[in-house]
Amino acid sequence: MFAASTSSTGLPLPRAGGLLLLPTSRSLLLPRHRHRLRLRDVGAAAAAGGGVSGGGGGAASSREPPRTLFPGGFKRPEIRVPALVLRVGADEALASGDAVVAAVARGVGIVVLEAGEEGGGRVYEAALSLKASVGDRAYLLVAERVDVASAVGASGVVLADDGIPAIVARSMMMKSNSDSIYLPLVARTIRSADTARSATSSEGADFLIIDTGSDDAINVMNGVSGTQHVKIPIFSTLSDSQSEGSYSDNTSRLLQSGASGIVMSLAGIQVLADDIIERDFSKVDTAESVLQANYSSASTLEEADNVMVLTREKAKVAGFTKLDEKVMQLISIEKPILSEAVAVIRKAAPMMEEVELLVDAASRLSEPFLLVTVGEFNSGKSTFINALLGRKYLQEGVVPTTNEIMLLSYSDVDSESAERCERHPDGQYMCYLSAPVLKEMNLVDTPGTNVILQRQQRLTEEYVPRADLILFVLSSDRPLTDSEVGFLQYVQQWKKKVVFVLNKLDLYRNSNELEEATAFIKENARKLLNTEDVTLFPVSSRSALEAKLLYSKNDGREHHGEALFNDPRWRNSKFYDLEHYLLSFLDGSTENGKERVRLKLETPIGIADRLLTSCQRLVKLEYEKAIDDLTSIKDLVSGANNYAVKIEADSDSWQRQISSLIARAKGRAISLMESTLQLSNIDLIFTYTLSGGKSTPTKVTSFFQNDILSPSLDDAANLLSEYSTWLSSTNVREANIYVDCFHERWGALVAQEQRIPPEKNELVNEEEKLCVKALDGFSASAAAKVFEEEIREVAWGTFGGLGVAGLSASLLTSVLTSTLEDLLALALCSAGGFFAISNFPTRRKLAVEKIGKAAEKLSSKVDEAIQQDISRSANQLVHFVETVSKPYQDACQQKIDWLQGVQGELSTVERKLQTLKVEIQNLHES
Ligand SMILES: Nc1nc2c(ncn2[C@@H]2O[C@H](COP(=O)(O)OP(=O)(O)OP(=O)(O)O)[C@@H](O)[C@H]2O)c(=O)[nH]1
Repeated sequence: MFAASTSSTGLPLPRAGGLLLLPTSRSLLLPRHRHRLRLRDVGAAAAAGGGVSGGGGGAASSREPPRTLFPGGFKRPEIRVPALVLRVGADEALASGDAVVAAVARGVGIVVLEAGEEGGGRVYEAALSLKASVGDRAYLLVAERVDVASAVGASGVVLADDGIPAIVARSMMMKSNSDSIYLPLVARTIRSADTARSATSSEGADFLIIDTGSDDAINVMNGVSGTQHVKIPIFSTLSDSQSEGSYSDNTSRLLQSGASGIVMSLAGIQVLADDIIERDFSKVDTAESVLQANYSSASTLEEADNVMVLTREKAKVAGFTKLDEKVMQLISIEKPILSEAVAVIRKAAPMMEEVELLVDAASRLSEPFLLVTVGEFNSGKSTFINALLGRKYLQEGVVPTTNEIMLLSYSDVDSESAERCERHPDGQYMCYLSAPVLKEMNLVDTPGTNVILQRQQRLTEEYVPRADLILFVLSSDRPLTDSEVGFLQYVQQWKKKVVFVLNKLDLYRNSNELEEATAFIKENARKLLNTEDVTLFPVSSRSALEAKLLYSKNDGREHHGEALFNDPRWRNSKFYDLEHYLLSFLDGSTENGKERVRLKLETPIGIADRLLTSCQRLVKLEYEKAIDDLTSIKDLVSGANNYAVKIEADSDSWQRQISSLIARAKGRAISLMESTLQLSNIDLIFTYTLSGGKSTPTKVTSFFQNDILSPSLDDAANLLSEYSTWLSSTNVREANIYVDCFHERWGALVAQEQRIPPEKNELVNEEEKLCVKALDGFSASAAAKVFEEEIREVAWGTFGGLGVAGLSASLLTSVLTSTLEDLLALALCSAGGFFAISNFPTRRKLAVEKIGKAAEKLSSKVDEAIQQDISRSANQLVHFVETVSKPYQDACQQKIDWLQGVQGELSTVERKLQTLKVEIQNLHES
């Protein structure tokens, strides 16, 4: 913990100090709750950038699978302070119409839904409605009801002072929304300074809400201010029934007393004038907040960077000074390439949140060297930093002391009073100290990798890629533990230069032990970091610090060089070598000083490299997918051609039914013809012969018409109409399957309006049912007439010229029963007629054949019509599918072309970075 300077300003932070978004955190600030692409989404993401899965010690390794490039995965939402918080009840939320939206538009950053006495259903309804109207423009928190907050996807919960532990609420919400990379916000209401202190335990609430009257709130604020125990922002509730003036006074009073936000009712916010909101909640009155505001509004990397540099200059923050011309030149070459890289990464993977790291690193090119110390808790990181700075700035202890990340940078004013430490709501402390070494080097102290809190793990991990040099502090009593190995693997993915510090050297009893430990660490580090060049310094930070403190002047800044040097504690601490090594980094004339420049210039390139590699994997996967998609779409379209075959097979049974119907009718007609044309029916035959075609239809004809043809024709017509309906509905169903399939599989590619399918009526045009029409020309009465004519033909052709009128029909019929006998009888009756009559069976056969042919003709006409219907339906379907698929095919093709373009851009920028890297490597050799 920050020990010396906190008291100078005191915590919690005063309003002006509560500016949250210093550049460091801003660069990592993400839009609220946007679902962002995580590299896990890239499919092979576990392998992205060399495999994320190996990284992360302690807590990280127990959380699977990795969610981003960072094993810690989760990100803390940022809260802007001073925050204006709206508190609404369920009824009010449901009845408020657009009032809540208006309040958010006026500056409300957090909306708290009070559950009150309402039932769960009502609260859920209200939460849903608030979520819909607030969207991502403000955080929605639900009081008490973790279940409701989870169900509606709220940003978090507000717990009562006697409610469930914050960690339980947070993990309940995380379980129910396992896809989110944002940690849920957990606030707790408090009523006294005591509860404030107990509510701010390490993994406790994100902020506190004092829920008492305004005066009491100020008392509570006073009770907690100036103490180190309350490390999180405190918001104060402003009760209702106040006039505009008193609202205005009270918000100011509360903010001045240290509150980081004000909680108000809807009515209260409505009374609050715009200028008060502007004055109290949008104030940007410090160099850093100006910087923040300007930086946020900058649209390009250069613009943002210029803002950074200009504003920092104004704020007189130390910079990366004494750059020679060549370095300046390289920086000016590097920045546009990095800008290009950022643009192409954003283009290739718009949701890849890690690009912010690159933006940040690029903007810090001209900043002091960033040295990040990592290691397990109790390894002596804080002691090492204190020893380096020559003063006990950081708290040390055998129990974990550094729960938060500390960024130490140089304070422009050369006096202790200017030293200060500000806490950001994302958990990190920004400390401004007057130690000279910080002029050109920023130091970061991180929590122990093995006891790191979930909320800080991601932040610590984000420092790794941004670091110019990583100082890995190992403790002599447990060198290279599992968690250290895990963290080193993560560090290796960013290809960072690591310097090992084997601390607590004094614990070794002899040089053998030290040598053994050194050899062990070096050997493993070589393997883990895939390098021959392992730098390791065995030191005793505690002895070094003690010695330095002993010889430092009261102001803690100067040491009696020689006296210190001769002190055995100092000498035995071997700290000098390490210090010398690090300080040589600050001296541009030394090899290390040159390396510092190289490392600094390479930091953003390293990040860009990794992000570009991930992007390339992502784009390649997308490209392959787009190619697959296009092939699948084309396969589907050509598969539609098989529809004709399929439908033909399916319509087989229909065809068989219709054919057998016609065949049955034909059979019956033929039997009727045969039975009619028997000489035993001589009376009937004579009727035909004699009537000469002028008589009215006989019983046979009407039987043929009414009993055989008409019913068969009706049945056939019904069957064909059913068939036809089946065919069109099958067609429509098939078409729908295609439409649904395209929509389901590739809906995301094509906008709704481009997707409107062609008119499905085309597929069911009733008028064009050929098979139904096939029967149109076939009338039962006409066919019966032909039938009758045929009989008459046969009869007349046989008997017409024989003059058989006198023949006794009755005689013949009574005596003769068979055809053979008929012939014999006729031969007897009329010797001259034998020849004619002998032709009777042939004529009869011809007549029967005619019926058969007529039936077959009808049958094949129907078959033909069915075939035509099938092929027309199939063609229509193919055409339909082609039309429906067109926008999807076009979109796929466009995507393929676009992705090819992006692949080209990624390669180009990567090549430029490689060339630059070579130039940087050669910087000092040339
Ligand atoms: N014997 C010995 N003890 C040391 C040395 N350096 C630090 N310590 C002790 O180790 C303990 C932990 O030191 P810190 O500096 O707080 O360790 P840290 O890594 O910063 O711990 P966290 O902040 O909790 O992560 C303290 O009791 C220190 O006094 C050393 O060189 N020798």
